[in-house]
Amino acid sequence: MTQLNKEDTFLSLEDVSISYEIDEKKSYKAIENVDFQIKQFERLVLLGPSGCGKSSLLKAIGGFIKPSHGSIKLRQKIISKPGLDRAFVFQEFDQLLAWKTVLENVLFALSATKKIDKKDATIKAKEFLKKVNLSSFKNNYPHQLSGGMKMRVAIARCLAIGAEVILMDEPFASLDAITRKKMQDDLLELWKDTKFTMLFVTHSIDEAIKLGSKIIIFGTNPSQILKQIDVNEFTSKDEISSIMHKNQTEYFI
Ligand SMILES: Nc1ncnc2c1ncn2[C@@H]1O[C@H](COP(=O)(O)OP(=O)(O)OP(=O)(O)O)[C@@H](O)[C@H]1O
Repeated sequence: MTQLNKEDTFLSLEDVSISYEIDEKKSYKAIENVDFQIKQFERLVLLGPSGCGKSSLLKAIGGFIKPSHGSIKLRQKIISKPGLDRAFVFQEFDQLLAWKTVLENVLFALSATKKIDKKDATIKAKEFLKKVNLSSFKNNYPHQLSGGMKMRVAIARCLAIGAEVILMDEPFASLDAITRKKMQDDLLELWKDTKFTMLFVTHSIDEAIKLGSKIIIFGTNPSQILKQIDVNEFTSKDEISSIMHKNQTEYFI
């Protein structure tokens, strides 16, 4: 993958390592020397086997954990804590409040920012629900929505409060194959409609090729980048699979 120039770089990781303290003397390195940059509105997929540190990296980009080495920058500014410009969307979109309607869910997030009065918040919430094609469902409760609709509300809520980066940690992992495919299609549609920078973690090569404009393949032992791929019509499952299997084999011999 080519190095981006400064003006094009939206999110950058420079020599990032993440360690967890096991006890006073021992620590465990979950991620080692990770470097990459992406442009705004990229759909970046982090792909790799269990335990390679994908979630740790997402949490560090979210500002929930600090890298033990290196820096993470958004718009050239170092990320040191969570912020409204980055938002997590969780599995099955369970973060929606079951006792609030679609509109109230978006309003609740907006009022929590304490940056907007009620009248403007209502205008903004309706505007974002329109963007995600849910205006006619604004008075429905989450249990009255399909999975794809819940995802749309969850993402509308993030975008309404000013999130520019949507962080998704295996959001479709627990779904059956048919529902998963539908949710992937919905997510791509939603991205086309609203445009946001997406960081998506998965174990699935098929999902990575379908959703990503870029894929970063992680290996284990040590957990670092094996390859960065710009996805195009020639990107093949076999190529990615062989990179991942080679690393696993090397790990086990
Ligand atoms: N809070 C923690 N304290 C100690 N070790 C941790 C902590 N969180 C994660 N780890 C370890 O760091 C490594 C990377 O974990 P992480 O969850 O980031 O991997 P992952 O690639 O997302 O895995 P999975 O695909 O199974 O979710 C694992 O070995 C894990 O056990």
